[in-house]
Amino acid sequence: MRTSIATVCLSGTLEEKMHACARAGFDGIEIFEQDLLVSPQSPAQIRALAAELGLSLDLYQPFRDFEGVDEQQLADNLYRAEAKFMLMRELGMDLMLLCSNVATATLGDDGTAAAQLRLLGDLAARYGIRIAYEALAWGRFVNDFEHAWRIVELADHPNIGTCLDSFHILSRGWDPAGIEKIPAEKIFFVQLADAPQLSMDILSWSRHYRVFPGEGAWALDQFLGHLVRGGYAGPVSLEIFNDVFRQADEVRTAVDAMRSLIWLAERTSVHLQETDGPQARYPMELATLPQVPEPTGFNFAEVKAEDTGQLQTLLGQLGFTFQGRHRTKAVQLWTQGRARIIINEQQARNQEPAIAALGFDVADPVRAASRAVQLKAEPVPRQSQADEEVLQGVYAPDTTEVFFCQGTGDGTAAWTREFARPQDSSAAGTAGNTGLDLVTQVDHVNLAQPWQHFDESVLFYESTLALAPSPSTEVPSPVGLVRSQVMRTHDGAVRLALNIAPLVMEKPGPSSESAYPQHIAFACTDLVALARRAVAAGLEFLQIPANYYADLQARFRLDPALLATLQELNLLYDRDEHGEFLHFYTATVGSVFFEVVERRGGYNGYGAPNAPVRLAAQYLLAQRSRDGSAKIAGYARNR
Ligand SMILES: O=C(O)c1ccc(O)c(O)c1
Ligand SMILES: [Mg+2]
Repeated sequence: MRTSIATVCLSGTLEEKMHACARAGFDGIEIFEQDLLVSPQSPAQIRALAAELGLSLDLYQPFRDFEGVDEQQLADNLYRAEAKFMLMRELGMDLMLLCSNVATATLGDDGTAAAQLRLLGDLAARYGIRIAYEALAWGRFVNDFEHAWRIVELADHPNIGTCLDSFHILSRGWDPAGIEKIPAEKIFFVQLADAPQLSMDILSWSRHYRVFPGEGAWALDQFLGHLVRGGYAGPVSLEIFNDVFRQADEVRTAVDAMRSLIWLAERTSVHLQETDGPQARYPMELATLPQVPEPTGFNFAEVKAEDTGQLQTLLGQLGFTFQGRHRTKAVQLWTQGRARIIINEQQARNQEPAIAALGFDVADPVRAASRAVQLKAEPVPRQSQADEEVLQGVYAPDTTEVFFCQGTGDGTAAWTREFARPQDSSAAGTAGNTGLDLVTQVDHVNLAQPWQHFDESVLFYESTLALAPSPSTEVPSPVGLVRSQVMRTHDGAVRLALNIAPLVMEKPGPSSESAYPQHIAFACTDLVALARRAVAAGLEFLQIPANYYADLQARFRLDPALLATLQELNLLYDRDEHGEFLHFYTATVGSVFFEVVERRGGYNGYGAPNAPVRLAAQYLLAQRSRDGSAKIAGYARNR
């Protein structure tokens, strides 16, 4: 598959965009006219840069409002076209996109449009240029790809073909199966865009909300499947108008874009094998990736901190056992049930406690890491001694390190042998667990996402780790809405909640690091017992207001004894048709806090109605600690 991308997808100058596209591995680009118009580079210089970077200049676009016009307008349009053809010659380009007329068309009959396209084709032929006619979803007379194709067919000119853009086809609900009826050689170009399912006018949807394939709601594997089956073998290009990508770092966006195409090629290949059988062959080659099943659980979560005291205290109060320090590294291991928390003090100078890494149990760590790297994830450099387990990992878009660990049926992990409890275990500064393990495993992890990398993160976790997105929600907080997206395995063994914090919570400065606290939630078998034990151990719970409990009672008519216990212990409660959910939150240290949950019956959620209560309570706590100048990061508004 030849890959291409429109310069409109990225931020920066035309030169910066071209460098980013080449670095991400694209074969070619579409030059968006606006990017050229504002560039100080001459067309010859752009052409030379493209050659130097090894990028083909695939498509010049857009040329607008040409067909369906009166004679005078047609003459002006041909004059305008010829100027662009001369420019394209300087650029060394031979394909121009023509959008269906949205503004100046007064004549809606296909015969007129075709005749005018034929004239354009004659003129283009003199410059060795071909025209790809695209139906915009909001075209005046032509808004349907099959209609655009009928006009191209009528024009019957070797220099006139069509351009298919998935956005214009899928946004209007046209059936893409019709693509297979168009002769492949008359499809001069293909643009792919995905989009979230929104109900708004199509033009606004198209100009602001397109996303890369796999980041939206559409089955682009089926869309591309129709093209491949129909014999198309030309470039597959991305044309994504998106307000966030236009502001984000273009180098990263280009990698995100490339990842989306690599993953799409794989999914399309799988889809075609399923529909046409493994023997089917097509002119377009689709590369595949090592297949990996879903992870079967969290292997560990790692918190990095310079000062580990508060973390140790918290874990001890929650019933965790200190398992000792690593043989060679300044790293501690704390466990309870199958939950393993690593506290990493290495390279942690001035580091407030923060979630730094997550380990996932997978069937084949080498294969999973190889897949992630083929999807352009950056490997985490790790030094390990000869006799240590080698952990393979990559950076997620939010810089969390994601490690692929060997899953075992009995829930053990080989690397824990590298930890040894010191003779005098009080050296860790905490007595730790004395009673029964009530925590069984990590239930979910909640990570803050930089606002400009949210779609990228969803694509990353889905394509590399096979986690599926649940419907996203928005949680009100005192400083704005928090968008929350759960990524999970079908059985719930791994659940990752990705949150975009309101802008006010982003830390100032060049890093997009967020002050929004992240958390690790542990599953337990008896929340009330665990909470009582934690109270006795002196745990600081997040305080829940009385108003919350009054509302609980109104909604659920709880047994008064249960309600009293919930309120006494600052526990939260939720219920759905499958079961019940009890949970509590600890105070925050650095940017980390812990949650403990008890799922009763088949409850499958996360206590969504309680999330605003949590955010408001944390806001108040952070405000108070700031007033008292205590050094607890929360997310108080920066005033
Ligand atoms: O929004 C537009 O005007 C526009 C322009 C060119 C395209 O290829 C397209 O899909 C949309
Ligand atoms: Mg388009």
